[in-house]
Amino acid sequence: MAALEVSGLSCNYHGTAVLNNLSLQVQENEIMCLLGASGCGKTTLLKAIAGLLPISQGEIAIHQQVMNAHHVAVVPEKRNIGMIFQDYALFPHLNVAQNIAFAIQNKEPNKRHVQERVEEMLALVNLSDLGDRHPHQLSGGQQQRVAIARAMIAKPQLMLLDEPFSNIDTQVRMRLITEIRELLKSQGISAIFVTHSKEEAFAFSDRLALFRAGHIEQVGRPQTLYQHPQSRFVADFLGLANYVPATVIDAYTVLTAMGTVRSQAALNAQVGASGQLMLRPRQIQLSLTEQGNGKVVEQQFLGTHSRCAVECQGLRLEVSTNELLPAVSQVHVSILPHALTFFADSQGQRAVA
Ligand SMILES: Nc1ncnc2c1ncn2[C@@H]1O[C@H](COP(=O)(O)OP(=O)(O)OP(=O)(O)O)[C@@H](O)[C@H]1O
Repeated sequence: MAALEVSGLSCNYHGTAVLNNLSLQVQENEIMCLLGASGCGKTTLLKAIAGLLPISQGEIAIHQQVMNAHHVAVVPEKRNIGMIFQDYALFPHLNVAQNIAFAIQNKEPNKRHVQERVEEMLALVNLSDLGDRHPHQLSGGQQQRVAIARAMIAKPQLMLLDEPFSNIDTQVRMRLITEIRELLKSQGISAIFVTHSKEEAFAFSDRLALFRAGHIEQVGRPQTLYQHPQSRFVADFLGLANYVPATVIDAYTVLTAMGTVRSQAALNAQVGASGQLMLRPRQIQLSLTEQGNGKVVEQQFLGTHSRCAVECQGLRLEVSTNELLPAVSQVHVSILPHALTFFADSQGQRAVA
């Protein structure tokens, strides 16, 4: 069963269309990331799902219950949604325990039960000792964990997270991402998470939807979008890509200036089609040899790997290497075996599986 189903959704602000016929499904216990440049409509979609924005067309259903459709608009508080924001949105005058209790104290008359639930939530987010502190006495990561506990105490069916890690310093961010991901998974909560950061999207989501100007360009597993983008827009948004002019010579092979390259999956392009072979920096291999077809022209040590620029047959290629190579090296450039990604000139889209 889908936790969320958005079908043919359009939204506008004062007559200007922001979302245009957008459809998206989030499965039970799945974390979906909405990734895209500033202003492309990610927050607008979250607001529409939360019921904070009227829709002009389409349908939104949560666990098969229609929330928005023609003549139907369920109010936000009846949608059973938890929301987490970039700025935590905690009440400054309440302590941590009171902030967490806030979401249920008006619905739950039994004070003892409220206290037990707060203690449970504090333990879940590893803040059991900090219930008496006020938000200003906590770090950004701790404040965001309070916000998560406050959202979870009401047992939401769906959690919406709007750039929740943007204010967290980079040292703590990856740890918090792992922690919150595990928490959502262990509690069986489906979530939609908005970010501009591809690193956060890769680390936090099961699937990601890449936005472009009010529509979704491609949706799928992060690895699939990274390795098999359907358009150059997706390829470039998700990381550095080299483009090598190529011509398809049979169902599995393309011809480039570096010679023929064989794909591990059948090409879905016409024989004779010309276009661009997309290669990620890790898909190119360099071996030191004086008779090599390439020359190293630039290098940068980046800690976990090194970035190396190579000139080969008139092309400049970006390659990721484990170690720095000797300066001004002659190298042999080869392409590691993989299912090739090829964008035919005629389509501007991926034509090779
Ligand atoms: N209340 C509003 N009134 C008018 N236009 C708005 C309003 N809120 C957002 N917009 C416009 O709608 C478009 C989409 O905004 P939205 O906030 O959904 O983008 P976003 O992808 O979440 O951006 P960001 O990553 O910067 O938060 C933008 O062009 C924005 O200027």
